[in-house]
Amino acid sequence: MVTAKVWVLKKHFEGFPKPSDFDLKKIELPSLKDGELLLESVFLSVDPYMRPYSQRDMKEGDIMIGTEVARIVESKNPAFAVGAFVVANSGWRSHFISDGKGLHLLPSSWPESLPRSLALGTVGMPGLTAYFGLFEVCKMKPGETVLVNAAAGAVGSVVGQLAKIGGCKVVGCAGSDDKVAYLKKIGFDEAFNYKTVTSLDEALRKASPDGYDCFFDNVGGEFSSIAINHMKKYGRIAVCGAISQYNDSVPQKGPYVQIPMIFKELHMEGFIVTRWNNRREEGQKALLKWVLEGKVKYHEQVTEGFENMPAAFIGMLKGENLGKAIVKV
Ligand SMILES: NC(=O)C1=CN([C@@H]2O[C@H](COP(=O)(O)OP(=O)(O)OC[C@H]3O[C@@H](n4cnc5c(N)ncnc54)[C@H](OP(=O)(O)O)[C@@H]3O)[C@@H](O)[C@H]2O)C=CC1
Ligand SMILES: CCCCCCC/C=C/C=O
Repeated sequence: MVTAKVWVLKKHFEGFPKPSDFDLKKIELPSLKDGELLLESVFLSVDPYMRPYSQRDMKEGDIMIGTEVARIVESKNPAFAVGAFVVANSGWRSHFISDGKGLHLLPSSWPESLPRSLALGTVGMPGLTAYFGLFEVCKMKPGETVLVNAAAGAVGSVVGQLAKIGGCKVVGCAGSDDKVAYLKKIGFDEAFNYKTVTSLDEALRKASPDGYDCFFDNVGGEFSSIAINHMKKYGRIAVCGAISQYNDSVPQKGPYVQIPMIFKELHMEGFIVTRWNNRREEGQKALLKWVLEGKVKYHEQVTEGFENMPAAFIGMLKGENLGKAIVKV
């Protein structure tokens, strides 16, 4: 008999999530039936989407949604061998039973030099978000200028590096001087700390006096209202996330987008990465290749211990992560 630890949403978040909104519980797992496998989580992901999705899709008492890299410890399913690793969407659980549906096996050829946690970050969902958002939504072209915010995070850091691979000038902003130094280290042409600049408007103009062809927006809110005025004519805005609004109890008010969209003839498109689930393999192959070639660098903010899942999640929302926020069991 295996006892699984799980984190439950005890109370719907009001404003910023707090530790008392979560509960750690234990569940006795039954023995396996034919076709099933027992898995233990090795790395778990904490992501911004958990904040708005919990509000929309979860009820109090539900196990927190989320993705993990897990090792198969027992198998009564011939398609899954003991010792193999998978990416699963099984939520915040230390152990779980699966019938194999929806599991993505990590290739047995996963390079020794790379941590398997990258399957939750640079070569996982966040990396794919950068890949499809830039190539399919922004449709960036060589020689263009790309702006990305939350640039030192899981998605943003890949966006900037892919834009450089694609022959663009890249401007990024982040919330600390250390993050800005990191952006310069990984090849961003211009980077600034949006929390300390005296004027965001001036910082955006200084970084690219001619404006921006593409804006990969992870933040929304006030930042985006200012940035939209710096778009070039026919610019494209990929609305990826709105983390500055996820914890609002009262919705923020404008300025509104219509006037700059009309006069600059902008294209603004929201997207969710799962739109390209049928091209997941293509994206992961490309990202893995660039990582192995050293063209895409990665950093992970690893929190040790399953019991620290809420702390890692809250810390990520506060901006404590450089690169992908990961919990190592
Ligand atoms: N559409 C889609 O399919 C997907 C969308 N997303 C979205 O992409 C965005 C980035 O996700 P991800 O890379 O995983 O997360 P990150 O690794 O970037 O972590 C979140 C970061 O957001 C920044 N942040 C937090 N609050 C604010 C704020 N009020 N204003 C500006 N920045 C803030 C912090 O960095 P800093 O120190 O710079 O403030 C923090 O580190 C999110 O909005 C997320 O919802 C992610 C995956 C898929
Ligand atoms: C269970 C994994 C689903 C990932 C979908 C992420 C979409 C993110 C949207 C905003 O953050």
